[in-house]
Amino acid sequence: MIEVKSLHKEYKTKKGTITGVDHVSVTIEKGEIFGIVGYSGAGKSSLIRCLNLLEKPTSGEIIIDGVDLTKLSEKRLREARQKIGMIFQHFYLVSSKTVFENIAFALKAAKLSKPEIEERVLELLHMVGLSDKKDVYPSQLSGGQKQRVGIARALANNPSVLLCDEATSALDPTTTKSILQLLKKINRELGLTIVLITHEMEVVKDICHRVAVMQDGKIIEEGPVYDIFANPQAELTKQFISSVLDFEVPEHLLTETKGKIVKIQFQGSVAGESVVSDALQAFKVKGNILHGKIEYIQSVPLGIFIMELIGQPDEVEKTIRYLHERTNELEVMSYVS
Ligand SMILES: Nc1ncnc2c1ncn2[C@@H]1O[C@H](COP(=O)(O)OP(=O)(O)OP(=O)(O)O)[C@@H](O)[C@H]1O
Repeated sequence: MIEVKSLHKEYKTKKGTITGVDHVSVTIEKGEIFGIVGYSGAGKSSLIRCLNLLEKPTSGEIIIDGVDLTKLSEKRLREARQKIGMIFQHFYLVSSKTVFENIAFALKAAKLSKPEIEERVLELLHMVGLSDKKDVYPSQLSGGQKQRVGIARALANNPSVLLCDEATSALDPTTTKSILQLLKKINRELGLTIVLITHEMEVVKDICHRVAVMQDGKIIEEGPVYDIFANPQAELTKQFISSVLDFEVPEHLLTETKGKIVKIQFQGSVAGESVVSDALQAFKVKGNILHGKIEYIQSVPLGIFIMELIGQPDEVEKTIRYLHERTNELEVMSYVS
């Protein structure tokens, strides 16, 4: 478990003091994938780099499995860092070393014998799907393959925590998906706690269990990913969600419609029920779907439909009441009489 208590990070510059992280407190459970999302300058990098003391916090505590890293001597901190792996947007592989040597290098400090190092590197290469690339140099690898080497290197010393600093931001969408799948597999098979920072809500949707939204150095909203998608509170969180769940209805549709427009949300198993067709059969109304989508957030459906209801006002009202009772959220968007 990672407990961050009132973490504060300031940078002293010629132009004055800049706050990177502003008294953030957050708890990350063992074995979960925790995402931190925010725009550029929100403080994500400062926060994640403080977690392994790559950046020294100005004040606050970083407690990993009961040990406050900020209180450790340099020697003890070096030992503790072995249990915290990290991967980066730009991979940082050593270009003059082969894939094998890049990973083996991380094991040197652990004082393993040569055969032990060989065995461990081959095991790691197998895990990340690069067994056939052991003797090639980083320049001969694609971005996705370089990140796989980065992951193997980060896992070399069997860490309990993996920090991912915009690990997929330099990759194309297909490669991003494959790296996220690999991180998911590692999390599942090794029980590793993963903390990742990203500016893409799509990444959060694909693999995170919980997410925190950062703005101006602070966490402004935090919760299970599904709940945040289904019921975002802060304006910024809504903006991030809309990048994945875009439900803008063209203005002319809203003004040209004849009936009442409702936006309905279905969560979980409700998304699979025939609520809309039941409603249309039960009442004398016609339903015209203007927009609709079911998004799967780690296999759990979240459905949103925007629908025009046309009929006598009392029948439309009854339909709305019925839909309200059987769905998770209903909002009347407009009424053109
Ligand atoms: N080494 C530094 N010296 C001075 N200011 C810094 C330093 N690192 C970060 N900052 C400042 O701290 C604030 C938070 O930056 P940080 O890089 O943590 O945000 P971020 O959310 O990771 O953004 P990005 O995605 O662009 O890296 C910004 O105002 C930034 O300018």
